[in-house]
Amino acid sequence: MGNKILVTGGTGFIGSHTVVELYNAGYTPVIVDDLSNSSIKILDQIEKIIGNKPEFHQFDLCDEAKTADFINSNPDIKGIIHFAAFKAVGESVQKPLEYYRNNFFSLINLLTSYKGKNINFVFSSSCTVYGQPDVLPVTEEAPVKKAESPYGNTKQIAEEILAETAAVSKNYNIVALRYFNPVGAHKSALIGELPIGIPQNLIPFVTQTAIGKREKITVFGDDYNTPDGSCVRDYIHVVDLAKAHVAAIKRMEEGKSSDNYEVFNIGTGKGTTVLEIINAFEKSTGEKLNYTIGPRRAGDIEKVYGDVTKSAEALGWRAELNVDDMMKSAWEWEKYINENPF
Ligand SMILES: NC(=O)c1ccc[n+]([C@@H]2O[C@H](COP(=O)([O-])OP(=O)(O)OC[C@H]3O[C@@H](n4cnc5c(N)ncnc54)[C@H](O)[C@@H]3O)[C@@H](O)[C@H]2O)c1
Ligand SMILES: O=c1ccn([C@@H]2O[C@H](COP(=O)(O)OP(=O)(O)O[C@H]3O[C@H](CO)[C@H](O)[C@H](O)[C@H]3O)[C@@H](O)[C@H]2O)c(=O)[nH]1
Repeated sequence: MGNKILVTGGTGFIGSHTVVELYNAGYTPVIVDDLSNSSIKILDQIEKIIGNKPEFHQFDLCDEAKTADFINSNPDIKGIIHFAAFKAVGESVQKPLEYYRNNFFSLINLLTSYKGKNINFVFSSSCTVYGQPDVLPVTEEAPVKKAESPYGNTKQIAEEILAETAAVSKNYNIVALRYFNPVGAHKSALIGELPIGIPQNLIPFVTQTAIGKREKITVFGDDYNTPDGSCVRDYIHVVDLAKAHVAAIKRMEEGKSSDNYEVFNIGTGKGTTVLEIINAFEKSTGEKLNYTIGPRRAGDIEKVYGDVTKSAEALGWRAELNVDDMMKSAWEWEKYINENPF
């Protein structure tokens, strides 16, 4: 097997799909996760897909000594994909310190543990750093806008920490991927997004409504300056997103980086409205969705979608799956997890 890649947060939504794609690309993924927002059962699910149970270590990356000990005793790890973080925007407003603590301590502990060593590092950032961009599609050069939440702020400051660290530590090769809206699930329907409680994001709310867990879905506003009045996002299939991480690791391994800190947009480059998502869901699954139009949600961005030229050119990566693939796979996963709850 190929190089060992540490996947922090590897039992989570994006991490689990990335573990599968790393394996498919010939790498040996090693997972660290404290299971604060995921289930140990994901390991069995991954095994069903790839035929192997990945190496797994359960601990909190905020624990400096444990993190250092793990890194020092695993010198064969050649790259890190750092997903582990808290990610709920609303919760971060209520619990800012928990968010700053978890998202920064884990990142700083990892970087500190690699002091003086060579490492390829991929960081999960977000298009949230752009706020409402002035120009669409938004490029990586667009200004970073003041964060709307402590969560968004952790991504912005983390990018600064990474850029400043890379500037003085040439042994670090760092790529920050700015994800647009990750949705969908693996085609096997064995892994997918597992929101705890009432989903805050559109697609899990759609699938939970269709299956009867929620009575109806509310479209947050239809009076925006968009083709049908509902908000526009750049939805990206989680499997395409997972593959972008593999491409980022490869770029660094092959010494192709133009700088030891690079930033890439990871989306499809295409904007889709909320109402188009609802139509696509109904059409591709044959399920009828009970929805109403409601007021705008506070803090929502009107429209955002990414310019993905840079990632296509530098990473040789492009999203291959469309909105129908996203809806179908999310629906198959919803049915699976409803029948086989963890
Ligand atoms: N899902 C999105 O919409 C989205 C969008 C942009 C960026 N991101 C970022 O991508 C990353 C992954 O997101 P996800 O949707 O897979 O989230 P997730 O919650 O499903 O996965 C994160 C995983 O990290 C683990 N974790 C959290 N803190 C930890 C710690 N201190 N030590 C060890 N493990 C820890 C959790 O248990 C979980 O399994 C996050 O950094 C998130 O902020 C997500
Ligand atoms: O029940 C719902 C849920 C969502 N929406 C709409 O669906 C769109 C997508 O909403 P999500 O909450 O799924 O995604 P956001 O784009 O609002 O937020 C996501 O993208 C942000 C960056 O813009 C942050 O990264 C954040 O972490 C991540 O969840 C928005 O227009 C929202 O108003 C509804 O109409 N009804």
